[in-house]
Amino acid sequence: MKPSSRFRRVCVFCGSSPGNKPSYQIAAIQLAKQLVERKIDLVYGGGSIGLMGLVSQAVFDGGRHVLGVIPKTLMPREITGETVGEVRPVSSMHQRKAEMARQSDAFIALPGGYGTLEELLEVITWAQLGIHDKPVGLLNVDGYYNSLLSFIDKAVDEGFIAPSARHIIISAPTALELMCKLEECMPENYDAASKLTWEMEH
Ligand SMILES: CC(C)=CCNc1ncnc2c1ncn2[C@@H]1O[C@H](COP(=O)(O)O)[C@@H](O)[C@H]1O
Repeated sequence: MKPSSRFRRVCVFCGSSPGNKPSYQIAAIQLAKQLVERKIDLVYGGGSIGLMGLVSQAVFDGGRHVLGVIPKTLMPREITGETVGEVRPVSSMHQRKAEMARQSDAFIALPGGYGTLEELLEVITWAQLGIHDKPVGLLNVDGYYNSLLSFIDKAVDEGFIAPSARHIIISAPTALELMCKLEECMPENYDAASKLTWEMEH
């Protein structure tokens, strides 16, 4: 029996597409299993398409609560499919991100495209500014994110990202390793002087 997690709810960012390799879909299911085993509820972007659908269905089937935060414009079922669990409609993409972040104790990005990258980079930026101190995990399935991690190293080398902020992202190749790392990681405020709030993001 695993000790219960220090996280109650984790927000997962991931592709609205399934990706071309089965390993991406397998990783999405494995992450969902980790959340279920650790009794962690899911917050995500709503909908049933791509990896988003796989994660949410598997967490829901495992008996955990699923909260989909979805802008009203994306709500028609033909756009994002049927959403499992609780659906929270919001008025804009900006509000969605703030709400997903507010509701969660940690963030995890699976492979995905522009939407996933944007969500990931925003929560990293917010961590850097001290808006939150929640851990940010990257599930680097089959090295999918290697080039992003090298780019971040380059940005540190070139003086655009502080070396201390290099470690905001906690990455691992499997869901199990990632969850272990996140459970251990102590949150750190990257700018303790900064007392910005979610409300600024509206
Ligand atoms: C019309 C159309 C293309 C609809 C796509 N339908 C979507 N439904 C729900 N959330 C989404 C959608 N597209 C992007 N997102 C958000 O952006 C991320 C996925 O974008 P992407 O596939 O990586 O880039 C998700 O974490 C989700 O929060």
